[in-house]
Amino acid sequence: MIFTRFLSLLWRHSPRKTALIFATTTLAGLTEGIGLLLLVPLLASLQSQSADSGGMAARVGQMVQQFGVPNTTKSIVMIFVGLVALRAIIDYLRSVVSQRIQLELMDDLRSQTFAALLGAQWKWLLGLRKSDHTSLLLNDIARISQGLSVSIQFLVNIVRLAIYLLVAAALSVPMTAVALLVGVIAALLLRKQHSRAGQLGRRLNNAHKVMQQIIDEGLGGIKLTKILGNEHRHRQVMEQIMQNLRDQRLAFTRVNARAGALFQVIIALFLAGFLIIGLDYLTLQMESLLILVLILARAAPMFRKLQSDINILLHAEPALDSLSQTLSQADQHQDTPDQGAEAPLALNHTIRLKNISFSYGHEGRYALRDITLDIPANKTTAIKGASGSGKSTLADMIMGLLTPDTGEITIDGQELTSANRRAWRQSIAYVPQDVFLFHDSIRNNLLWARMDADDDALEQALRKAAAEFVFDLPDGLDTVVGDGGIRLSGGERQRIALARAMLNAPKLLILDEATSALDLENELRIRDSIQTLHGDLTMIIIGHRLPTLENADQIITVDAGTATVG
Ligand SMILES: Nc1ncnc2c1ncn2[C@@H]1O[C@H](COP(=O)(O)OP(=O)(O)OP(=O)(O)O)[C@@H](O)[C@H]1O
Repeated sequence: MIFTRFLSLLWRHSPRKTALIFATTTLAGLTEGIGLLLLVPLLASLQSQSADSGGMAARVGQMVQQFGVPNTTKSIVMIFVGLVALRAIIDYLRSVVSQRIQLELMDDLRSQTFAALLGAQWKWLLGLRKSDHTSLLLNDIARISQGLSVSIQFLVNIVRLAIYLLVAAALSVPMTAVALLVGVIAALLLRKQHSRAGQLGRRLNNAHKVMQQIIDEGLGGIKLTKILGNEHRHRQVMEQIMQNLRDQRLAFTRVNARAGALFQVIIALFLAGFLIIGLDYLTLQMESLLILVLILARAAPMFRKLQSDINILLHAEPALDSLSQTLSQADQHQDTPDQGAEAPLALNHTIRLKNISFSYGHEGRYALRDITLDIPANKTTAIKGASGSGKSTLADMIMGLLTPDTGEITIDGQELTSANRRAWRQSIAYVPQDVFLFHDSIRNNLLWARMDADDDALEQALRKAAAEFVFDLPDGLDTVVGDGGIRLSGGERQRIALARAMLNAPKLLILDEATSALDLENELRIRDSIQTLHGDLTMIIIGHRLPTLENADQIITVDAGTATVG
């Protein structure tokens, strides 16, 4: 059953709270059932009928007396009111507990997915579309949450229906059997609608992903869009996607509403038939018949609700599939497990690459092939080569972000394995060509590398990175850099990123085309400041341009995935 899939999520998250929901649901159902039964003698007494000893009213009256309560209208009314109040309290408790567990579970799923993605291997992450995961984290998990809420409601309604059935059976077994039969037939008739709801759910999943992608790409490439004057095209695509989403949602509403309309007619016909059979053929007592009709009138919309809840659950199920699929794939591609506070790996002698080959997964296409080289510690190594030759892949390999298909990397003779890869990364600072800055102040962007750095340390790092321009900004370190650092020039962004890298006192500093956006003057200043670090740490500088390379102790030339030292 589909709703058990959602409930088992709740159970795994908190068995205690799920059990509490189940207990309160059953209790609320029981109080309602007893309340309904109490109506029988109440109605009988209101009709001034003497409850004959064989009638239901008398039996319920005797039950009440067994509990030491006088069988009078007044006391039955009091119990009835008490039961309603008790049920209200139980319902309140259940609502709070189920809302709490839903919110907790949603947060848990989000952080679990987020952590799984953050902890996944770089190679696997490279093959993913970011917008799919944004859509999963935002839309799909919201739909799963709706599924959870509906499945709790589903459970509540099933328990209530079961108790209604018991009360109805106590009043008349044949009438209950007829009602059950009609229920089964109605459920069979509505089955086709369920498979349609499942299909629509899957389509909605895809429509959400496409919408997220269009938004991400449209806003990410907004500058190019403006230059090309393509705003209308993006708007059109967005409108088409929204139309598609609207159609999917309307189609789902239509499926549900059609079933609802059909159901109402069936129930009206059934109620009429029920009354006639009860009165003319089974000669039921009026009070029993009234309660039966009351139960039926309550059960029918609840039964209908169960059907539409199944539709909603089937509609939400693809989101659950998508989540489990991502989680299991991310699990299979988990990076080195976080071992807590690990000491950074020492680097005093050599980083050695021995017969390293690596492919991004394309058959026979090697990004690196049979590379053997040494990178001496506390020296500067330059890596040069044509675009696409494999320089960045080599840097990712040295940082332990990519794992070689064959060959091994050793740090001071110690092989880089999944056990020490994370510790190794702690010793490294990396400045890429496209630096990443948060939409935050320069201070916070720097502190991201070392939380405990004081203003003196920040200032020193900025000076080392030739980023003194920060001191001339009106807000200085508190200047907010804008989305991705958009309020700074490309060169300023790179210098902030370099300062951030310096702040962490790395053992290995990798600059991947990190000075490419700088003018010659600033590039020379950075080269000079890097020069002052010479001997204190190991540096790998990837680049094409002379100034950054000319002071290197060794130059590695990469060509179509092979490397020569010279
Ligand atoms: N994520 C990826 N998936 C598949 N192939 C990739 C991926 N990244 C790089 N490649 C391929 O691997 C090869 C080496 O790429 P790499 O980025 O290492 O080159 P590079 O020398 O750093 O280039 P550039 O100087 O242009 O940055 C190229 O053929 C490239 O197409």
